[in-house]
Amino acid sequence: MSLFTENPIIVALDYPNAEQALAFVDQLEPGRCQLKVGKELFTRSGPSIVAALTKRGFKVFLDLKFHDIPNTTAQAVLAAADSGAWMVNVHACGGRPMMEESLARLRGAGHDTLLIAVTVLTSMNEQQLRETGVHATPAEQVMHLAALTEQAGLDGVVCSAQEAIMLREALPRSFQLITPGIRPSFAAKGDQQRVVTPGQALIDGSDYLVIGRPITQAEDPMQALALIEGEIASVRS
Ligand SMILES: O=c1ccn([C@@H]2O[C@H](COP(=O)(O)O)[C@@H](O)[C@H]2O)c(=O)[nH]1
Repeated sequence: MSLFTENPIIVALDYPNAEQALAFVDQLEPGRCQLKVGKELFTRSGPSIVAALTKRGFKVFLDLKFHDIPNTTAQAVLAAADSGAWMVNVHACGGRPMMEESLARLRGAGHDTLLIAVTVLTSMNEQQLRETGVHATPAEQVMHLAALTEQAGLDGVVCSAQEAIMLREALPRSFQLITPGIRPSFAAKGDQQRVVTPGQALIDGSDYLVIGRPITQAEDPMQALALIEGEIASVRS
């Protein structure tokens, strides 16, 4: 059996409104990718955007990165799952009790929604991390938070694909690695620091590749998606 997820692309729908997001989505079929709704689109359109996307047959990662006290976070996670999302997330640095409580309330309510935790944002480098008071390298901090997330029983982490080999060696294969900061050779890095190409990310052990602007801001988004699909197919052949 292949270790590769059949359909690893998650397109980040970082659009300012539902109309623009749906105009893009209407050019896609669910077999090609999953979709991610983040803070901008969700804050502007609310849970109805998740319903509209799931009605079209897409699996939706609701990327709201909750970070609060355990009770507040757990209730927010429950609300996110109630929207019909396939995957939801919290910040691992919110701590073990917050992650455990969120998972317990999710499963207690009968949801099988994937719950994952953000380790170190892919936009951060070592210096930026130090400025927040963390005197570890991004890789060390990702390892630490991923281990904590796994001990708390969550389904996986958000990290850079730069950390994928290290995490694959240390954690069970079933623990999902969701990796933003994906940059095909044709795309600008922008505000991302810890970037990896789509093909390399899969070779190194990513389960899902979160890709936004390289597709959505491309002159021809469907051509950009097709190029990325071609790169993925070439590493799998
Ligand atoms: O560490 C993280 C966690 C989340 N993201 C999100 O992924 C996408 C990436 O978009 P690009 O346009 O491909 O940079 C975006 O929605 C972020 O909020 C992340 O980049 N890094």
